[in-house]
Amino acid sequence: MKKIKAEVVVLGGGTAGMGAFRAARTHTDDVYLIESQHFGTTCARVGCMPSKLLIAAAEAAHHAAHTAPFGVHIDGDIRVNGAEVMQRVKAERDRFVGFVVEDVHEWPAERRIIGAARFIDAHTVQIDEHTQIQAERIVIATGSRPIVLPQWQALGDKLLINDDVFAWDTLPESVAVFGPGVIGLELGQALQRLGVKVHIFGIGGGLGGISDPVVLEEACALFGEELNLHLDAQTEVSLDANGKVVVNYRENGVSGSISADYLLAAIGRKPNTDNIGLENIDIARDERGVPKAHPLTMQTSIPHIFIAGDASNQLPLLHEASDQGKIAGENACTYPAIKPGLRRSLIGVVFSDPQIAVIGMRYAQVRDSFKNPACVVVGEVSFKNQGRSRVMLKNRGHLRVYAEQGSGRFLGAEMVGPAAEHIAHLLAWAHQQKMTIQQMLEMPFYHPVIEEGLRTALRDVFSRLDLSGKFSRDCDECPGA
Ligand SMILES: Cc1cc2nc3c(=O)[nH]c(=O)nc-3n(C[C@H](O)[C@H](O)[C@H](O)COP(=O)(O)OP(=O)(O)OC[C@H]3O[C@@H](n4cnc5c(N)ncnc54)[C@H](O)[C@@H]3O)c2cc1C
Ligand SMILES: NC(=O)c1ccc[n+]([C@@H]2O[C@H](COP(=O)([O-])OP(=O)(O)OC[C@H]3O[C@@H](n4cnc5c(N)ncnc54)[C@H](O)[C@@H]3O)[C@@H](O)[C@H]2O)c1
Repeated sequence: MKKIKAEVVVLGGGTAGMGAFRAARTHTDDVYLIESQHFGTTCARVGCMPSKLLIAAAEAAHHAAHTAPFGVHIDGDIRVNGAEVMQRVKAERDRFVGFVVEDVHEWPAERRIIGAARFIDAHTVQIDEHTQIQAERIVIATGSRPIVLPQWQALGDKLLINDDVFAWDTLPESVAVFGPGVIGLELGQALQRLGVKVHIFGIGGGLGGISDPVVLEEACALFGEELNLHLDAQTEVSLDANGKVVVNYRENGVSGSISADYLLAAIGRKPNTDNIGLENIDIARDERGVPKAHPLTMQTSIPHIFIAGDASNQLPLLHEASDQGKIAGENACTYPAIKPGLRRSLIGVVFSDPQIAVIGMRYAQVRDSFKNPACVVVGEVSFKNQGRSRVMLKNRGHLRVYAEQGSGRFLGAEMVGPAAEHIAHLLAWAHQQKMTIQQMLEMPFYHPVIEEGLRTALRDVFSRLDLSGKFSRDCDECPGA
């Protein structure tokens, strides 16, 4: 066993780990990066990028099939060639992965070690059976993996996770997607639009991570027009004699059965912290067994151990992994003189069509944070008659904006609708700047644009605000009033 002493060691070579390693190297050369499988990151290899590539192909097919209302007719069949779709997805994906790997190769080879790392004690990690590193400070950035129910194991190679989809050489005929969250909706809709027969199964009635009941109802109606959604179903899964996955389900008192080539597991992800020897260190953990960490410093209860990215069980999003990695890497180097890092306002986008977005405080957080519902004002807009959206036949969806009564401070928003990825950015920037609804309405709006829909929602909130000072006088339950 090779034994090494180091200032800092980073466990996990994904986005957060690379961010931590890069930040650490601005302070010291005595840092190691450990990766158990491949460099290239989940985002580029099997996450953000290949999923968006598949969605881009699906959008092309969908647009081609929906030109007639504009008076534009494509005569003949619209043919999706599954092999060509997957060829482009994989070729472009490999290009993105290549850039990441190029970055990694610029770092000294002896500082990158391949193998699964686990704690032996609070200062020592062992990599497979070949190396032990005794480090002054440690960053955990081991990412997450899909949750797979034990009863699905009997499906053998008919059980898929997102990684498997992006290894396909062509498209299958049918898929049963379990989990109508972000991954299930993005991949399920894309596959359906590419001609794959898709059924999506959920529990509890949720869809795309939406917490606002009005937005959720609209989203269920919109996506229900196109997708076979079973959002609150009891299910039983088995394999039939032909090797097909059979899903027997019961929903709203009605029973049904479908068969599919594969079951795609998309019921959430589990931080990779259950297999890194945490039992050997006395670290405070949350209800999922994940080390607790301060969200501004990423420091755990063991002061010289930091955590970042999906492993931290905070916000499993790419930009968060990147920010957290940088903070953890910096603080691991400057410890004990650690500093709070920049954490930004929440922005989450689901790349479905229409897109879904959550910004700042979600509806559920607003509801839980304000004891008195009168302290919150909600404004909204339906995109049904929104000018530019209608011009483009994108006039579907709903936006709800939350503000604090009395102060008019913008709290957050949820939406399903056109250009949500762009509207979400405007709103997230306004949220981070702690703007009021009045200040947001003072910003320029061009004509005719989809953002005019946002202005309608902001005007709606504004019309409901009481700026007379009554709330700051009479309501001590409104925190900022
Ligand atoms: C299908 C899909 C689509 C997504 N789309 C988006 C999107 O559009 N936008 C967005 O913001 N986010 C998206 N995400 C989420 C985003 O990809 C993740 O939040 C982000 O990649 C997490 O980065 P990370 O560094 O924490 O983890 P990773 O990039 O997974 O890195 C963790 C690394 O640690 C390694 N590792 C694990 N255990 C050990 C160990 N014991 N020792 C050493 N190394 C170990 C792993 O092999 C891995 O390389 C998507 C995710 C998926 C799955
Ligand atoms: N566009 C993006 O930013 C993007 C895209 C993909 C993934 N991600 C990240 O990856 C994370 C994980 O995505 P995900 O879709 O796996 O998780 P998720 O938490 O978004 O959704 C999981 C869904 O599965 C449902 N579910 C739970 N148990 C179930 C069961 N037994 N049967 C059927 N349904 C069940 C849940 O109710 C929920 O609707 C997301 O939270 C997100 O942060 C982001």
